[in-house]
Amino acid sequence: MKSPCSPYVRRTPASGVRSTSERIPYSPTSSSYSGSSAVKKRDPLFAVAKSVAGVFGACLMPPEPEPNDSKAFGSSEELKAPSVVSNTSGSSERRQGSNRGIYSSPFNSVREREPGSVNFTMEEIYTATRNFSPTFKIGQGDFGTVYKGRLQDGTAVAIKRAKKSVNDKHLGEEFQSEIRTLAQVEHLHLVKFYGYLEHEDERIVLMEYVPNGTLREHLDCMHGNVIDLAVRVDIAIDVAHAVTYLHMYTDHPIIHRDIKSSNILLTENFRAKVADFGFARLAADRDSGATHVSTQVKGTAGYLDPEYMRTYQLTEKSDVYSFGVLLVELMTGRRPVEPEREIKERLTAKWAIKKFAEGNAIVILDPKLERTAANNLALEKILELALQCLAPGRQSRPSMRKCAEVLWSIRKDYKEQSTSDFCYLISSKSQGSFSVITEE
Ligand SMILES: Nc1ncnc2c1ncn2[C@@H]1O[C@H](COP(=O)(O)OP(=O)(O)OP(=O)(O)O)[C@@H](O)[C@H]1O
Repeated sequence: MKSPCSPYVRRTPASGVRSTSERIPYSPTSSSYSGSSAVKKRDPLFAVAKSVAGVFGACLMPPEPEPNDSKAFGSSEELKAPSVVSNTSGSSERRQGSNRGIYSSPFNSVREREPGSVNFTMEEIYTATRNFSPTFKIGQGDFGTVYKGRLQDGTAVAIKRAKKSVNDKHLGEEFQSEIRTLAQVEHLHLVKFYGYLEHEDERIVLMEYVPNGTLREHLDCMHGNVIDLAVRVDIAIDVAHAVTYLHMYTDHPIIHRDIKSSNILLTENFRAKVADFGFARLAADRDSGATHVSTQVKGTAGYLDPEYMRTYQLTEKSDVYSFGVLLVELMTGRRPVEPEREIKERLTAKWAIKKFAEGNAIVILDPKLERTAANNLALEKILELALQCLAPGRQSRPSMRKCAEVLWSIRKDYKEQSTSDFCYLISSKSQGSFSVITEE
């Protein structure tokens, strides 16, 4: 059920939302500015330390029962598995193995380990989820059910238990493919993959737990607060960086194929983490001269690149198109398709772009957002970018890296404009023109 949106989630340290200083400028040459991971990965010492640390396992502990937890947490999921661990043994051997329970390592925390390197057993999963108790369930997707658990070191994890039908050949292949993809990626704004386990007919994926719901839930005010425009721009930048990383900085470019607001999980500080690699696949091998991959159409209605739908040709630009839809969603607060609206407003992107072209962009701004000069200006610029992303032909769309750069500059201008708006308000107030200052 929706709760009324009232207080704004602002990008101010006082409100607990990330501060400007927390953000790291985008540098196209740093493969993901994911600070820690990409940079550290190049450090041989760090690499050795990480691989040593990677063999240390960790036991799973059930979290304190958190009634009402289930719905309080985000939606969407992610997986990935570097080493697809197939554990068919009973697990007691692994539990007591010498590589377990070594908590003095500086890399002891699962968060410090190589993606996918956490070894775990089915018994530990049963313990962590109290035999998959509904109390620990946090979500349900096409592939299975997601539970919250806790490692012995205290790290909260999301545990995805594949449906038994995933053992069917087709679904099983998709599941495996997702895990293989996830095994290759590591970025601050991608949900981190911890490990994978097959045991008899169970398939379990262990991943970073992201505690603050999905972007879609926040746009719907299901968590009570309105996320203000500055935070929305930051979220867009986070997503753009994550997807740029997938397109440009992995060993082989990866196309996510399902960029959408319900696959963007949010941290407590409203940082975005892109999740759900169920449809991800490798992009064409440019070195061999290929320009696209031909594949069946997958994705979510409303976000799907029309050219890909028509030609079955998939490229990175299909993600750019979906990102354009996401930008419109961020500005309007609406879903990409709203069937209950009058016909001309049903396709949100089409409606928004029409209004923008008519010079009337302001009417599409999420009514929950303030109509300040800074917001209006940012809206115009973001719609301009969205329009480019939504170009019918992929050649005309910008790269995801370009989107990130443009958003970064929009964010900078927004900050400056907000400051001058604020100064104007203060000075007007001192002259008695305004009675309300909205800063919390
Ligand atoms: N890493 C995570 N941290 C916190 N919650 C998660 C995590 N992964 C998934 N969830 C929750 O579980 C729900 C189901 O996730 P899942 O990815 O399985 O399904 P989906 O994305 O909704 O659907 P589908 O995979 O079928 O497209 C999510 O909507 C989210 O609420």
